[in-house]
Amino acid sequence: MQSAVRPPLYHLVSFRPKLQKFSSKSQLCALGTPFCRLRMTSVSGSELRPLRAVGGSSSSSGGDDGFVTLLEYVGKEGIHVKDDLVVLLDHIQYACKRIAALVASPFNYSLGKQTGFDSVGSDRDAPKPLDIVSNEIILSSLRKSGKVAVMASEENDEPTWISEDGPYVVVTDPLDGSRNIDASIPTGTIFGIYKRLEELDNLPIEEKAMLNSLQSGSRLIAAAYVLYSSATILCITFGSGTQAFTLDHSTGDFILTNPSIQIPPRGQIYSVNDARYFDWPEGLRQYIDTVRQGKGRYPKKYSARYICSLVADLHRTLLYGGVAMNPRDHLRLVYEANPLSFIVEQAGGRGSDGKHRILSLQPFKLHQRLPLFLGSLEDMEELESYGDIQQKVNPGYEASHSFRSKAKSEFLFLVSATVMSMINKSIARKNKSVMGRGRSRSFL
Ligand SMILES: O=P(O)(O)OC[C@H]1O[C@](O)(COP(=O)(O)O)[C@@H](O)[C@@H]1O
Repeated sequence: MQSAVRPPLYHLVSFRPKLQKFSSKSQLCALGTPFCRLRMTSVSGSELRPLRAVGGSSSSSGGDDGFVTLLEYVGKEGIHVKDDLVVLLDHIQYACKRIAALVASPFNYSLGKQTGFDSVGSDRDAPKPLDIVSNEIILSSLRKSGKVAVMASEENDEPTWISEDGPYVVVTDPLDGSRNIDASIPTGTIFGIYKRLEELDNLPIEEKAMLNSLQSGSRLIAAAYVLYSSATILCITFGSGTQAFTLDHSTGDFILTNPSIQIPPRGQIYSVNDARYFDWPEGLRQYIDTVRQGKGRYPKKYSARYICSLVADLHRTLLYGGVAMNPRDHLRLVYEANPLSFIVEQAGGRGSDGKHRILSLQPFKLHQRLPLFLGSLEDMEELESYGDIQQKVNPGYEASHSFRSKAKSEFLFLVSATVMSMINKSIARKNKSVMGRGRSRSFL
């Protein structure tokens, strides 16, 4: 843990409800939206009272009953991060709202399935058009923010240099779990934010882009994931606790719903692809056999849960406790393991490769893979005490970045351009109709 967890923000933020600009119930109802109906429950006389913030698995709200948006949380009356970082976060949340709309859109149903080449062998890990489109959405938002020097993404072989004077470096997996997309199973976006290393400014672009992207996880200044599920959840840390915000689709605001998340020290759930049981080392097999029989240090029978979508499996683990793991060399250190470990540690848990703390590792290449174990402190300690838990063999699942050959990238780029143009048209349509209803900006 880097520093003490701050008190819930309700105590810090004096909240001014945005709806106060509407002077009467009738003005509100004129909008005719579910948003109106929802908020009407908190209307008293001519005064609108903000809805009460909801405590998740975390500390209770106590005093003030205002609700807090992400931007209020990071702003002057909240934890007050630097203005540059607030601008960057605003662009990141905007990108994620677009991705949330994209993964839920009926227009991408068939596109979710395409990879453009035979899906055999390692190509099961091949990017899909939605991965590429999500990547483009994020890149475009980061460019527009004016705050980013370099973006390193799962979808690009090399980091993308954006601007000489951008103060930040962003590492990202734009759409994790996209192999689930055609079945509408949850997906997620992962971000890590570092400061640009000014001491590298005089190096050639490729070198400084790579070195800035290979910073150790211990230098992260913020990390977040966004879960696209029945709710869209943005879970974030700035090194002083972990907070989750839930997207209010009617206003486009991320609302603080889980302040100061504390992962339970023990869970009763292990999350792993156990079809690989026979490829696991002895230690891991013993651990799983032990806890599922209720013979571990915590004398309860553990249950298995595995969505096969890292962000979703981690989100459940943060809230309910237990361990989420992928013991084979599959997940990536720079833009998956590091940001997620930072978030878990800030919630009081642990992130490990089975031998070392993730945040203590120095990345040596951008798409470096490793075994990953994230979870409750006591469960993690027990698991690691079995010693031999990293899966060394990976038969039938060998993967590399070689599938991102030029021809495949060009094919995907073409498909992405088509999807982007469909989305832009749809956004333009939506903006037109929203503006026609008197609102200034759609979050789509
Ligand atoms: O095939 P496995 O080992 O179960 O791996 C599943 C994991 O791979 C992922 O899909 C990530 O893989 P990609 O980054 O290639 O999409 C995770 O979301 C999931 O946890």
